[in-house]
Amino acid sequence: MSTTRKHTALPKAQILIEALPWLTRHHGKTVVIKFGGNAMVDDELKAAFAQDVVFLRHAGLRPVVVHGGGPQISAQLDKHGLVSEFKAGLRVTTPEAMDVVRMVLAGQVQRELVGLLNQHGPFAVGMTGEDAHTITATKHRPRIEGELVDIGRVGEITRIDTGAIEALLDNGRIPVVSSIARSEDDGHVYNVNADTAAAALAAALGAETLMVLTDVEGLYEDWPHSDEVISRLTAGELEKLLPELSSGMVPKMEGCLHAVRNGVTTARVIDGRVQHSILLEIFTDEGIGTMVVPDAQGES
Ligand SMILES: Nc1ncnc2c1ncn2[C@@H]1O[C@H](COP(=O)(O)OP(=O)(O)O)[C@@H](O)[C@H]1O
Ligand SMILES: CC(=O)N[C@@H](CCC(=O)OP(=O)(O)O)C(=O)O
Repeated sequence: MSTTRKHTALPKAQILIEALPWLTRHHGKTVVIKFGGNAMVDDELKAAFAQDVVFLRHAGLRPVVVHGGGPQISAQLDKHGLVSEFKAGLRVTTPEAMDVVRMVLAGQVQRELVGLLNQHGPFAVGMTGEDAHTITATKHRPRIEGELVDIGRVGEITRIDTGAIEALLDNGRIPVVSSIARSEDDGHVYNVNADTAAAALAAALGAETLMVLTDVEGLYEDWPHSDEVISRLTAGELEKLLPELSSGMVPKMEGCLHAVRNGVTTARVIDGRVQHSILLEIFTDEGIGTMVVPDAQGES
């Protein structure tokens, strides 16, 4: 009897032991996890996401969650008879749409994630970028085909104040941040793409890792014609690729570039539809998805 128990226990112990070098390496490090609206596919996945994040916290990392909610916003706008239009990968946000964006992100998606995380203990605290001046923005005017375009209440981040997030982390909490910014100059609130917000926070926090969970395996080399995932690329290689990217991948990969060019050690885009993808990525050698690393010294 005891012999059998010993044998069956071994593989489980081995899994734990394999995690040891990763536990040592990541201990005390900040990791910013962006949970995309498209990756929030079902309740099981969302529950597994919450387990993973709480696991990181217990393993001695400092996780910060930044969530999206693009599809959820579009569904709610639709119910209000408002159309969803995107330009340069960003939602054209009228003042009426902004009310819906804020309601869905801060009142619905963030509340759900906070609730799921807090099933495991008193950890998650929800906030938006407006709180404690965490994210300040000015009106963003993207350039499309050479022309400056007005896309409404979309913010370009001008400043990050990490004070509130750091205080929560120091207190053992898990901040859950909605990508809404306070205005620097006109008293409005602004809609910020969640990838952009996550990347800016990762850089300002001096995070070790930015992890972006989405609904594809990673960055495809020749999307939509092939599903060959680029597993690793340097900042310089990514910079050259950026003009060829489209739709949702633009803010995601621009964010990864910004993060690694501003002190973050690695930025990863991984498949949020795979259960426990965060744990696999952080604690095993099986790197999944796309990893962006800073340029080697002397390279740009
Ligand atoms: N090169 C590419 N590789 C992978 N996905 C791409 C690429 N270019 C565009 N996409 C699109 O980007 C989408 C992910 O971005 P987005 O819809 O904004 O997701 P999220 O809600 O996770 O932020 C993918 O589902 C895919 O349709
Ligand atoms: C300006 C802008 O486009 N904001 C996004 C904010 C939410 C988001 O980024 O959600 P995902 O990560 O799920 O795409 C939007 O309104 O859809």
